[in-house]
Amino acid sequence: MNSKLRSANTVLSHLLKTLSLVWSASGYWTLAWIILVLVQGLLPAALISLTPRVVNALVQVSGTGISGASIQKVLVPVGLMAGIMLVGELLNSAAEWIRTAQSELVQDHISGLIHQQSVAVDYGFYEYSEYNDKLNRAREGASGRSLALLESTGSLMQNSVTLLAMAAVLLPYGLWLPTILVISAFPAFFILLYLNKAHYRWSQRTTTDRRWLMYYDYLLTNSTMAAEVRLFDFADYFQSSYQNLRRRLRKEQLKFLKDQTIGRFFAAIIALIITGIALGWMGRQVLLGILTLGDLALFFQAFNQGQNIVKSLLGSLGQIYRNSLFIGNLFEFLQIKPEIINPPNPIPAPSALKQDIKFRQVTFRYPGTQEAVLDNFNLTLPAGKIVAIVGDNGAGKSTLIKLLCRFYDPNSGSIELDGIDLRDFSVKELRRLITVLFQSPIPYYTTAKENIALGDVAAASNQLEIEAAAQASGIHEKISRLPLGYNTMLGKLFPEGTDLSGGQWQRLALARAFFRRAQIIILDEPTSAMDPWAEHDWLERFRSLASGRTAIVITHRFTLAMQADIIHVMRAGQIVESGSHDQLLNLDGLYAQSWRDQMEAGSSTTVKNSLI
Ligand SMILES: Nc1ncnc2c1ncn2[C@@H]1O[C@H](COP(=O)(O)OP(=O)(O)OP(=O)(O)O)[C@@H](O)[C@H]1O
Repeated sequence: MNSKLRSANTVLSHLLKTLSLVWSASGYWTLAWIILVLVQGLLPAALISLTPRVVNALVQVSGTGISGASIQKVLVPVGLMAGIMLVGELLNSAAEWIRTAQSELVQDHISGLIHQQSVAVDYGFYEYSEYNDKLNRAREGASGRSLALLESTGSLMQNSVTLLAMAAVLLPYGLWLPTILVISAFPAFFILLYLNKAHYRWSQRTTTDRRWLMYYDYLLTNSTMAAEVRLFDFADYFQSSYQNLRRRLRKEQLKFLKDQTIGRFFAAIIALIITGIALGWMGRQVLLGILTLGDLALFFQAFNQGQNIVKSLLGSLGQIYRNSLFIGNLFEFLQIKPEIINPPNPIPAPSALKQDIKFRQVTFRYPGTQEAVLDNFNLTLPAGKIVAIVGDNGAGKSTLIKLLCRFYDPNSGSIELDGIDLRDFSVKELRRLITVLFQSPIPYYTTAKENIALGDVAAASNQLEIEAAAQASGIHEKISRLPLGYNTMLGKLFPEGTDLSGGQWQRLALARAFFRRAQIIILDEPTSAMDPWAEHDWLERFRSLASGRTAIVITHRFTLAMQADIIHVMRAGQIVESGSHDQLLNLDGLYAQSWRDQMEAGSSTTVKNSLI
């Protein structure tokens, strides 16, 4: 009983939230819709109440011949009926118009909310399957569901008004008639309720399956995958995975449909039996001369329509229940609270870093994992220097960046800028101090200019700075040779797009990072896609660009690391060696060993394997 109450409460709360959401998206349209629905609800009963007048008038004039008086007798109620029908048609058309306008507004509003929330949640959420499930559920027809909820609420309101009016019309024939009318629809209601709940549970259970489908679809249809799909010839493999999963889901879904059809059929039989009994009684009354033919016509119409209305009314209740369960996913998603938040009284971020960045006794494990990636980790990065961090795969280098950007907070210990804990700054201001070139730079399918300007949208119109950033990253020459220079569309996704090579995209991303003109420059494998010559040319420019700022370069390349003022060697979440290139060679430790290995191998490009 308690759980039933709770579930009714949830439905009500979701319904109210949806109405308020729809209201804020389309206030006036919603008001117009409510009025329309109520008026539409009254029309069927108004029509039916005119039926006895029409029938009885016809009975009176039948056989009296065609005369002005007899036509007039029939014409008035028939004219009234036609008028009501006309108004009904008018309202139907208006309803469609209002519904479309409302639906567009609501869809845009909900998309806006989802986009807003997708950006507001912590970065860390994206690294977890459950979050992706939540996001997917919220997106899956979120706007469709809210509109369906609105639609069924409207239909519930309209049908309730009609039913009340019908009941009022039927009441003079006895209280039991409206009562039996309502009861006859109950079996259908309970069947629908049960099946809706089962369908919702199934849908929740299969969210990850549907994400798998999206993933297979992406693998088979996305341009970034096109080369590997062809070369490794694994299209059949993923296609059959897709088809197998679809087959299973389709089978389960069709079973629901079958159960629903059988359930509905039995419910309809019950309703039919009840109508038969009521009609039998009415026929008896007519035979006994208690009721007129007009009454019989009214009863037949009212009972027949009434039963349909009750059915659809209870159907709407079932729909409301079902859609409110689904819409709950949207509200659940919108309620996710980020954990990386601003302090109550943020300290203004420094305009320039004066002392250092300090990791103090930092212990960090990724949420949901047992093993600490950093355990009592200490590191000082002096202001105004270029620091390189080298280390083997999985040593924890990128994790340092994520912590510094406050994508995550440490489990214990602190990270400080000039002695102030990162958590004491506003998140936005802190991030404004930092620019990062991530390991896999993102190609934005827009103009070359915009690709760079995205580093600092507020300064997007500063063409000189954009070009300076492009010069510094070594992509200016290439952009200048493009058909429309900085205004050339990049990527092949949109018309007239020009594609760049991997190394050129990387340089462009670098230009974006430089354009930000932030105090702390972090580069994660900045030259991985560049050839050694390009790397050398680039290093020169980077030095001058980074002067006066603090740069952290994470790299597997010795040729790059050796240029840094200080090199830290990281292994298994700890700094194991630190110093300049020469100092580390003199130390004759891990760094020196890796360096020699690389030189002997005749490749100056990577330290990755030799540090393992
Ligand atoms: N989101 C995550 N959830 C759980 N564990 C993670 C997550 N991201 C990274 N790790 C783990 O943390 C450890 C450090 O990863 P990190 O990416 O910091 O290494 P890295 O030094 O940057 O490696 P690489 O040189 O290969 O880029 C690894 O063992 C990795 O498996």
